[in-house]
Amino acid sequence: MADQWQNAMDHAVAIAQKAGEVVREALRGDRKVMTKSSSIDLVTQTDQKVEQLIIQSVKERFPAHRFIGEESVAAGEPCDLTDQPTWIIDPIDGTTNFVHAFPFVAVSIGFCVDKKVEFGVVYSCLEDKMFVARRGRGAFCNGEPLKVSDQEDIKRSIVVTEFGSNRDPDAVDRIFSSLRKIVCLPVHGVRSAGTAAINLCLVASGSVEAYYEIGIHVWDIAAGSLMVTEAGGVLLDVEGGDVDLMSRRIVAANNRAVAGQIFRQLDAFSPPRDDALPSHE
Ligand SMILES: O=P(O)(O)OC[C@@]1(O)O[C@H](CO)[C@@H](O)[C@@H]1O
Ligand SMILES: [Mg+2]
Ligand SMILES: [Mg+2]
Repeated sequence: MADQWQNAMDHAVAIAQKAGEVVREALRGDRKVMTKSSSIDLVTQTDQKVEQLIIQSVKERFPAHRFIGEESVAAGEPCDLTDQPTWIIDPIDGTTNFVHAFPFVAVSIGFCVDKKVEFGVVYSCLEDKMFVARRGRGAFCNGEPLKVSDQEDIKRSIVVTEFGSNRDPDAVDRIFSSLRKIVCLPVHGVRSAGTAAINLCLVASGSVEAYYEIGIHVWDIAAGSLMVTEAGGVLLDVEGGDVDLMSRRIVAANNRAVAGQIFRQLDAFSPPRDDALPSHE
């Protein structure tokens, strides 16, 4: 059966590749660093340039489609996901890594219809790895099919998480309390790539068993979340219920056995939702 979103997905892959060239070119020069919600929430002119490159290219081909872009929201655009075809864009996921030339920098493009992710594209620019997933048709990296790990014991697993950019004392205490409980299970290891999109692709690739974080945004996880489920993994909320892409909370795992051993250790809290008014953190 013809796939009505194939043209859009092909465009997403092509523009992610082009955006990756812009990112690599920018890495060869100086990067003008600015801040958003705090001194450690960084943004550069390259983030803004890449987001505009993606959005303008989509508008030319799909004028009725809508957008949720990280830097557009930061500039005051609404973060409202409707049933309309919507491109959810993180032009550079891992801006801090980009500023420091730490080699995990991704262009993340998710595409939703009726609030369901229909395809996801995550381009790891410095590794030159193009991760793609189409709902119901699998997930791939540079054309090779992805499959999650078959490990069921958390004590034989690697868990990925991030410290985020929220330095509110209560949030930091909860983040470290959760981390301590996970580390002391014990697990084989804890890792951080510094980008949710690549963390999710690591779960989909079977390189790690799970990733959890509280504080991410919908643009960080929309594309990568489909990578995980199409590779056979599961997505949960940090308190065990269904994942809600606008809640800023996620547990992504290879299976429910591992996911269950994770969320029971977490000291959960609820940041302001992405679709909450008036401001976005
Ligand atoms: O602002 P960016 O670079 O688009 O994304 C922020 C981010 O890299 O920071 C978190 C690490 O704390 C990740 O989960 C998330 O993807
Ligand atoms: Mg991001
Ligand atoms: Mg970003």
